[in-house]
Amino acid sequence: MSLVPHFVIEGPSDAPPLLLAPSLGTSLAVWDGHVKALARDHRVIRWDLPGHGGSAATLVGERATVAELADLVLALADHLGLERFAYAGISIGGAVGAHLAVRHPDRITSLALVCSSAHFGEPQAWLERAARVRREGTEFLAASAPARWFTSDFPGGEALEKLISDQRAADPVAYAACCEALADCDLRGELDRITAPTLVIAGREDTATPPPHSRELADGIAGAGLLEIPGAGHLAPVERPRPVLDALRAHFGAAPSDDAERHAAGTAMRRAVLGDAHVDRALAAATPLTAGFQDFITRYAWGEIWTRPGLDRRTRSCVTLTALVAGGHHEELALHVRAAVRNGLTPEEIGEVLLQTAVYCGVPAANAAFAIARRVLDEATSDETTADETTDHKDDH
Ligand SMILES: O=C(O)CC1=CCC(=O)O1
Repeated sequence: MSLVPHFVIEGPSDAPPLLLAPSLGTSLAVWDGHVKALARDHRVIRWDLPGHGGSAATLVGERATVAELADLVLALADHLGLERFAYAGISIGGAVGAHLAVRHPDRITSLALVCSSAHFGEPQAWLERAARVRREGTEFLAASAPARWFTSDFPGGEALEKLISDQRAADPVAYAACCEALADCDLRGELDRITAPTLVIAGREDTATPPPHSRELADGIAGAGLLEIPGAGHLAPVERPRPVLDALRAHFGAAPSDDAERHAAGTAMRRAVLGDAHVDRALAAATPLTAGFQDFITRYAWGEIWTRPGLDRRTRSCVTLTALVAGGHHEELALHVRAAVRNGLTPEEIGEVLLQTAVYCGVPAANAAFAIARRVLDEATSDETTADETTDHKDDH
């Protein structure tokens, strides 16, 4: 009997791996609308929850935990020889990713939590659903599925029929075990252990994991970006595929194919790394003299280089800090110390990078860099938002 979940692989075999996880009651087909575009730059591995899609129900026992589901993902990664991988998951699939990023930070290069939560509300509702599914099977869930998954504007049709048929086909015992995993899930006290660059995506009209759940994730994970998608319910990737895809491609690194795509991807990456306040300020301050330069750095630095999948954002921050110390670019260094924090580097790790620059860039250069980093990190500790707003920036990038 297979000990790994059912999976499907798409994309070049030498591209960086990206695992995509579904939500409760859905199969890996929930990512059908995204996989082709994501597989242009990634080796995309979609997997099914136990008893869902093509996965055996026996992968879990009568009760499951998010930790056990995470172990299945690690078993799959080991089976495929993946030491490290990027991960995006919807709802329970996201919680599994958050658990992995907390407990196995060395395995996760980058994380996206889509319509997910650190704590899926009062356990009672999940335990009641589990008990009813065990008694009656999954059929009764069909009636409530549209309202649980989508806004009232979602046209339904074939996409909804396929989702409901996957839910109907789910093994009741495994479905119930996943409900119990949701009942027990509480990662709220551990989010600060996540170091992987993280993007949180919320459906503004999601009733299953409403936007405050996403805000809690984003507030708890250092440097996490948060995107709230209007006109989307719980299955935002199905209801509003385009903005979800653009955000995932920008977050995980994708090579845009033309200037317009490069600009869009660059803007999203620049906002994720430097923060909305900084980017809004830089764009508002653009003049006819500087507008061309703003466009250039957005497309080139952010749209072509920072978006490349070959290095994660933490590593790119280490390289950038070092280069700025070497060049003595102190205003940009302050900006990129803040960016490094957004990208998941701890103050201790930033200190390690600067210590290393003392060897290769010289002690005086590192001395100045430590003074700048200390000021920026102190400001961030006392009031992150105020520090971001009040620090003097030029037309930097
Ligand atoms: O089925 C639902 O109610 C929606 C949902 C909650 C957790 C999950 O994975 O899906």
